[in-house]
Amino acid sequence: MTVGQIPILEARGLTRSFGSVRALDAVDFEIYPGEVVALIGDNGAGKSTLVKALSGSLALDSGEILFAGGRVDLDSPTAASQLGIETVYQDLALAPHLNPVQNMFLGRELPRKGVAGRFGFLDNKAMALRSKQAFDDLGATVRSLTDPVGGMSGGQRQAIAIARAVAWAKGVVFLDEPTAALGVVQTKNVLETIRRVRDKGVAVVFISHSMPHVIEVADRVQVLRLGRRVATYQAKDTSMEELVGAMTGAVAQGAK
Ligand SMILES: Nc1ncnc2c1ncn2[C@@H]1O[C@H](COP(=O)(O)OP(=O)(O)OP(=O)(O)O)[C@@H](O)[C@H]1O
Repeated sequence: MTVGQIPILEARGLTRSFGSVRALDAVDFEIYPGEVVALIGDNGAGKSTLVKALSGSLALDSGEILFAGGRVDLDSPTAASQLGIETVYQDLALAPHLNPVQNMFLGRELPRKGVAGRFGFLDNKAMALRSKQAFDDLGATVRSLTDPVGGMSGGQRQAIAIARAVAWAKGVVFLDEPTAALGVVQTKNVLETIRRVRDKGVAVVFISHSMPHVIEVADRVQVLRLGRRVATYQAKDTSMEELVGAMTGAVAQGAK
């Protein structure tokens, strides 16, 4: 439970409009260390907009964001990364022509020690070892560390993208519909990965339209509707009917 703990990430009154559409309307959000929170809502409810705002990819009209209790300006994805916040979007943002190791360290390459490093030589061995460790930690079976990821299956690429995010995220990982395009086995693997990430003490926020996955893996569920957070539930105390009711407005607003 979360009593007495400070949220690793908290949002207060986030508001953002696009023209006449109020995508976020004074939304509050919080997630605690080592917690899995599912963000659900119908199409257009504001889920992606909230994730973008909390990962430094979108400017807000108003509201404040706190990281580990201190107010922060997430004015760029780099600012979020520096705090240990990483995001896996649906397009995964992997470079298809690069291999899993190169993707893992893209933009964060390890230089070789000594003079060679100063001349731009990279420590490929160390990067391969650390990548393998990261994949093993999450139970991800990556077919090859040397083939381009563009030729790998959707599930493999998803596993690589999640492992990369988790390797750099010390605080929070956002996963935007991580199981949307996956088969049964791959979905099971991703849900298991989410649990493993949580067990490492990292907080996980995932957007999902799949209520069974939400109930299976989340600790808490936050429901957005028309740009507002309309309910928060402990996953173990709720049901698919209740979640769908909150998403569609069929049940009274409220938070547990
Ligand atoms: N860049 C943008 N320009 C204009 N309108 C936008 C933009 N981004 C989001 N919106 C609008 O804001 C609202 C919330 O969109 P958002 O993508 O956050 O919803 P969502 O809950 O993630 O939906 P979905 O489940 O369909 O992905 C929608 O009405 C959407 O059309």
